[in-house]
Amino acid sequence: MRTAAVVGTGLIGTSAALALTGRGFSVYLEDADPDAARTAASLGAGTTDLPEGPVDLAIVAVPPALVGKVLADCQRRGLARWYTDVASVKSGPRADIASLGCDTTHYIGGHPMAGREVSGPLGARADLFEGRPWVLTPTPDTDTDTLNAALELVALCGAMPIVMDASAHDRAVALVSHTPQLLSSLVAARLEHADETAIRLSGQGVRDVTRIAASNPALWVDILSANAGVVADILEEVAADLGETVTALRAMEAADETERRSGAAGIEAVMRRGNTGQSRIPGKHGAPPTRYETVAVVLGDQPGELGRLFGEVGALGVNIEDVAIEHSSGQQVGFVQLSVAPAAVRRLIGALREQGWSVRD
Ligand SMILES: NC(=O)C1=CN([C@@H]2O[C@H](COP(=O)(O)OP(=O)(O)OC[C@H]3O[C@@H](n4cnc5c(N)ncnc54)[C@H](O)[C@@H]3O)[C@@H](O)[C@H]2O)C=CC1
Ligand SMILES: O=C(O)C(=O)Cc1ccc(O)cc1
Repeated sequence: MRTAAVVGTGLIGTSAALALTGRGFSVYLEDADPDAARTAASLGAGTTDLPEGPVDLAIVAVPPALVGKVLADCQRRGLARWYTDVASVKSGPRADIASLGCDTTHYIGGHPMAGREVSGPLGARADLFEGRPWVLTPTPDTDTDTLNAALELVALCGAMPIVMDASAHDRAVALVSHTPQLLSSLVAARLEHADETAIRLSGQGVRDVTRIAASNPALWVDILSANAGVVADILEEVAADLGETVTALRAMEAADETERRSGAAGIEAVMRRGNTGQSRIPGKHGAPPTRYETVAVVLGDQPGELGRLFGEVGALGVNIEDVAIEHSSGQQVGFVQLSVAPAAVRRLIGALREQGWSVRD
């Protein structure tokens, strides 16, 4: 494959296009909003000039409810030899594709399990999909060359292909993507009318839990309407857990000590179940979860400090696995939390302190 088309040059379409142009592909960019296609082109994601003949692979990267219609239109125009999409749900688009009479031998459903809470081409990143799962949902109709083209796309984006049935995919994402999205939004919604003094105390925990609450509501209405029943089933289970948690908290305030103990046991059980669930989430590149330790460095809020810190950590031969930056409100300092392998922690703290950095215990 050498040529591709991306139809829908928002966050996901433009990220895929950037990954492909980075690998020497010619990519044709198209969007219902010409500004979005022009912006993607200006970022180096490809060109808005129509290709002379069919491209190898067309990636349909529009909201789920539009995938069928856009695919039908692309196939009618003979835009590509093979087609895929990136929608977050798979059964609904598949039903639309069948009812519109699309060619299903040259189309394969796809879903990169990576995204961001921002929309549009300006949020796109060439490395967005690196090390992430990318689900492909072939059917008995799917031609082998179509599957191979999609596998090549996944490899070019640095992602890991996972072949699944569309309905199994939709059940899985209800649990690992759609329910977390709603719970994040619900936690953030509690802040809507909260006191400014309370909001100012926000630390990393609330930021982690609410990051995806900044997502695009219209897109999520579209995603959830195609998976509403499964997500509602999971939320009913969460609601039962919430009910038990409230009962346990009330018991912790009781006059009777036995009741207080039973409340504390209930809360401890919730925390332990959470520990177990969280520890099952795979680490980078699908490797078993690795426990990293955090080294917190106090940083002056001035240009170049972060680069200097990273440079010194690199010179010590320590790999930074993840990084979080927390700004201290009202102060000209920030805390940089470096996640590193546990074996490197003592040496790193010692060396950074020797070089004059303030490292929190
Ligand atoms: N946002 C995320 O984190 C993820 C989104 N997805 C899926 O990727 C798809 C695109 O989502 P985003 O890139 O986030 O949305 P986006 O809103 O950034 O981009 C969607 C683009 O589609 C264009 N569009 C709408 N109707 C069109 C049409 N008829 N023809 C051509 N273009 C049209 C819009 O103008 C917009 O530029 C969705 O199906 C979504 O479910 C998949 C993984 C992650
Ligand atoms: O922002 C994140 O971390 C996400 O995981 C976003 C995301 C949103 C929708 C998807 O279909 C897949 C991934």
